[in-house]
Amino acid sequence: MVFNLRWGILATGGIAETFVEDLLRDPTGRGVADVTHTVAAVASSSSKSSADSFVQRLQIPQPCATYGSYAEAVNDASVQVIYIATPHSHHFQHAMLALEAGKHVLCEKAFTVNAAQAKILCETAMKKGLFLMEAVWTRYFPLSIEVRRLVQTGAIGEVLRVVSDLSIGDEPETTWNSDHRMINKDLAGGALLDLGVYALTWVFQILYHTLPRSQRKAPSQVTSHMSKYPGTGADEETTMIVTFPTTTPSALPGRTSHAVAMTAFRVATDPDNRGSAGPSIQIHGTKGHIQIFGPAYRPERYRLVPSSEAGDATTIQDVHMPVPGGARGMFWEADEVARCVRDGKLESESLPWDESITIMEVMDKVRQQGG
Ligand SMILES: NC(=O)C1=CN([C@@H]2O[C@H](COP(=O)(O)OP(=O)(O)OC[C@H]3O[C@@H](n4cnc5c(N)ncnc54)[C@H](OP(=O)(O)O)[C@@H]3O)[C@@H](O)[C@H]2O)C=CC1
Ligand SMILES: O=C1OC[C@@H](O)[C@H](O)[C@H]1O
Repeated sequence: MVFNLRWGILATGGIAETFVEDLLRDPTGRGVADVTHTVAAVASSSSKSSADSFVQRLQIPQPCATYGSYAEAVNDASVQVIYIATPHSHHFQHAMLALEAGKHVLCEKAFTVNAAQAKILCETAMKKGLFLMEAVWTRYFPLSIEVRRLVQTGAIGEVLRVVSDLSIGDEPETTWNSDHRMINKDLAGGALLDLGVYALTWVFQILYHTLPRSQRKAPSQVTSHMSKYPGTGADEETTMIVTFPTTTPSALPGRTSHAVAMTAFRVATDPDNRGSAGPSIQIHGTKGHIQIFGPAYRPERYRLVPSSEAGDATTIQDVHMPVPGGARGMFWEADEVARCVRDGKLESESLPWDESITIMEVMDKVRQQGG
């Protein structure tokens, strides 16, 4: 039996458009046969006509209701789940609006502006028996799932270090107006919340999430460096060292694992867009490395490099896992939402609430350290 999930889209900006384009693709094109998606409503806070032109532009099949306010969309009885695609500054209020109206929620990253807000959202979802998830689409890429499996099955031994970077090589002065959400503090702009969350996603996917749930522990130490963009005061570069307490039944008793997570506007992880500068994520284990290529949010290739004791050059695996059909790759997270709603789950096992909150707590500390 195929389960169809009916979505309400909150906002008509850049990512709402990309997400809906992916949502409208035939799931069989990515080998998915158990869930499908319908866009039941689109809402714009600017005007109903913005919602109308969004529906026309994206050729969203009818019936699809359009609204000039978010409140109307969350109260549409035909909508089951709300996708929130507003700036970070507004995620809390819009997610609350949807939860209070009894709707499940998929909320764009960064989940909220701080951990306190994230906790309230999760408590509300729990109280109301509703599904809630931060839209970290990267987690649902087949490549992410495969890399987590490799780590869990010991393919590179015990992982002691992760180095992760998402830096985009854009000069803020010439790339954005000072009111743009990327650098506008009123919209919770800055590299950390917008991009650093992906660098931390890889850190947490590997050093936290691959452990059994009962053994996952918040970082014991967070140290950071932050540079501010003089034009607005938002952070334009943030580098974090995140240390985790020993959790694994380790061959190296007492050993901690740690990570360096980086994000920046002015310099780029991949300056020539061809991977010449090396991987964006490196996972260092006692028996080898995993290197991940492509932007941290959209990884499409990994290399598994065993250490010389474990193999020789011929055992290096270079694996390409491109997103099918020229899509962005946001449909996998949408499929996860559909399965969770179908199965009556309140949170996704691949990104449970406690993990989103713990990541927010790291970013809270980093922003405090950065002033
Ligand atoms: N997962 C991913 O790959 C990506 C995620 N994102 C995330 O999505 C969110 C939105 O980003 P993006 O789509 O690029 O942003 P845009 O500025 O393109 O769109 C944001 C939309 O939010 C609505 N909105 C509501 N209130 C406000 C407000 N006070 N100021 C500005 N806009 C408002 C507007 O839609 P309307 O007028 O129709 O209500 C606006 O078009 C961010 O949280 C970002 O981190 C962004 C890019 C990629
Ligand atoms: O989530 C994101 O991923 C892609 C980036 O280009 C964008 O700025 C960011 O919001």
